[in-house]
Amino acid sequence: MAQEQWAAVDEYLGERYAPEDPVLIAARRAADEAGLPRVAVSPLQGRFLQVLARTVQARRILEIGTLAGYSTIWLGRALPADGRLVTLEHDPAHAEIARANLARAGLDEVAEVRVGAALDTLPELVGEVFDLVFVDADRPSVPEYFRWALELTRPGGLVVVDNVVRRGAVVDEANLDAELRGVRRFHELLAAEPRAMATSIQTVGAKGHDGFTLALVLSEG
Ligand SMILES: C[S@@+](CC[C@H](N)C(=O)[O-])C[C@H]1O[C@@H](n2cnc3c(N)ncnc32)[C@H](O)[C@@H]1O
Ligand SMILES: [Mg+2]
Repeated sequence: MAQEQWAAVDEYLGERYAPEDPVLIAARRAADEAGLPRVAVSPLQGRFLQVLARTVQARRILEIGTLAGYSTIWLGRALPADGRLVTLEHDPAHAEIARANLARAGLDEVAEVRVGAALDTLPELVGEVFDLVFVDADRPSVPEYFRWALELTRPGGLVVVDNVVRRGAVVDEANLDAELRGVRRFHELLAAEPRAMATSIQTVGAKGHDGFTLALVLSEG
């Protein structure tokens, strides 16, 4: 019952102020038709990413974990015309679908999909500076992605990490699942990180019970 209600509230709010246009609907359909998992952000979460991007006046965004480019479209649309978005994806098939979706969104000049394991492609970005980094790939490597995100984000910029609660399983220390261990290691790392002021917010909605971390990168650690 709770899940049904969360989904109904998501629908009620989403259709009012985060409605999907035909491009977003087509992106979601293309992902479904290719059999991709339904793990993209919801429309309200996409709008949330846009609000954050605009809040930090993002001109350069990095995303780790593209899937079909659904969140990439929301983020790309928050950028100014001369903005830049780099999104990292391990699976070439996902990247191909994402590129088609981004082209349909008119974002192919703005958004670059880089294929490879993110831990291999992140070092290529050394020297670039981002205003916002969205971490949404495999969970075992979240601590490493967060370290990279801190290196690549300007002071005053934001690092957003998705899926950091995992239906509450994050607090079940007996559960030694690799994803959960990665997420717990990330929370420990964050707790000891002087370069960021951070919080984590639990969420419910169409995607169930989960949460995200928001980390503001400080000018001095
Ligand atoms: C949760 S999905 C991303 C969802 C997307 N951000 C959205 O909301 O529309 C995670 C993606 O990360 C990719 N991925 C998994 N391991 C990866 C790795 N080591 N490096 C880069 N991407 C990876 C998966 O193939 C998948 O497409
Ligand atoms: Mg996610």
